Amino acid sequence: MRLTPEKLSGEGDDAGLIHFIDTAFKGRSGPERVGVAVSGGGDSMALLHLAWRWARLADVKIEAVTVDHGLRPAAADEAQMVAAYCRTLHVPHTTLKWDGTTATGNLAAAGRSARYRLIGAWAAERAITGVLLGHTVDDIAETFLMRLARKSGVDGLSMMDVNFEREGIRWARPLWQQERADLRDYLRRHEVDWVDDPTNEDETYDRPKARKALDVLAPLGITRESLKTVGMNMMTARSALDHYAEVESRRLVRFEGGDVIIKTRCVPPVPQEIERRLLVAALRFVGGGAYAPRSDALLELDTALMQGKSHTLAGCLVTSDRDEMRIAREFNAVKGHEVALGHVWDNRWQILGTPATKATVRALGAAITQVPDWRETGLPRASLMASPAVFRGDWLISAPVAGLKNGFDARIVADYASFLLSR
Ligand SMILES: Nc1ncnc2c1ncn2[C@@H]1O[C@H](COP(=O)(O)OP(=O)(O)OP(=O)(O)O)[C@@H](O)[C@H]1O
Repeated sequence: MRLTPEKLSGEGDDAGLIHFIDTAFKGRSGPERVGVAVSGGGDSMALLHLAWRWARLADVKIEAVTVDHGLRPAAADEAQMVAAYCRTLHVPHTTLKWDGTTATGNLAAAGRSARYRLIGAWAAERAITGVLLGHTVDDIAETFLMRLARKSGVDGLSMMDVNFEREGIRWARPLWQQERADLRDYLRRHEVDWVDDPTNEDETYDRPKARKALDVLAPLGITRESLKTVGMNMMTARSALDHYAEVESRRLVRFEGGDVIIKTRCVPPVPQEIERRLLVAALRFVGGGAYAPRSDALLELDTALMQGKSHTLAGCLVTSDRDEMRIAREFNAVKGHEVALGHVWDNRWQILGTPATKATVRALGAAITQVPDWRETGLPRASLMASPAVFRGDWLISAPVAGLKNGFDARIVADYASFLLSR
């Protein structure tokens, strides 16, 4: 917090809003340079204007950024509108372009993660360590209803984090308690223009439907405010589960090579939900997936294991015996992946050793036949085939996990425990 109540009192009715910006990165001293993610819509234009007022009072540098997703013809004009308005405020502005035409699958999700990635890299280049986002209580309530429709559990119904880390920087949503309509009033009072994204009104999309549903639900007392409170209650429940999963992971989880082994028969028994969390974290830690696998995919895995079969899921090979479940990397999922020595391989392995020219790292694969002593490691052949090895062309130099060191070693740079918390 940088501003004193005296300084804020000069801002009249808007003092409260500016205070939210001032305390956005709570609990720690705020970043010295702050980014503002501005789409051109009402919420983020209000955020920009408030951040600009705050920056002048607090003597902090801000910069604005807009991502042009290239998905709507008007997107480029919107970015230009934001740029022009930033010029009037003397706030530096950058437009980042994303070529969404090559994306597959869920376009909205791909666009969102591209946005975080692009803005993260933009911020890092400028020594900006914190970025503000313009989510409002309307976004929180609409997301809640959309998740209800998808039959989400505690995690999905939890309110979005107000402060979080991603792409190596801090993000904050200082307007999470504000209503969209109030921010529109703010903009009108300060004569700031904004653009209304036509997809916000298009009821073929879920979000506009959720927006409309909120009006229908109001007579029942289901409001933005009440859904926010339920979301916060879910958040409290989620952090209790996170805590319990972390405690149980110390009792039930161990690591062998790159594999995660989870004890499945234990006294006292572990609740099914905790076991699910340990498994999902293991699948993401080993397989590198950004999200938890869907619940029906987890069910299929469970059925296969009960029938004594191994099963592949999320880039992992899962096997089990009476007491344990082993989550190993699936060789087929990594066999084409190759990096120069010195780079992180498969999102989590680092090879340590003397730099060697033209050496690359890829999965050991069939070259395991050149490692006579691999059985001494006690690790399954399939796990070792998916482990990192150093090659020069086809010549195997080192397979550290399989026991052929030749001056090299391998270590895991990812942290399993962090996957118990991130989702
Ligand atoms: N194209 C964009 N360029 C820069 N910032 C953006 C852009 N789109 C959204 N943002 C930022 O994200 C905030 C939320 O926007 P919006 O609700 O449209 O995104 P979303 O994809 O639904 O986000 P989430 O899924 O994280 O809720 C905006 O207020 C703004 O700060």
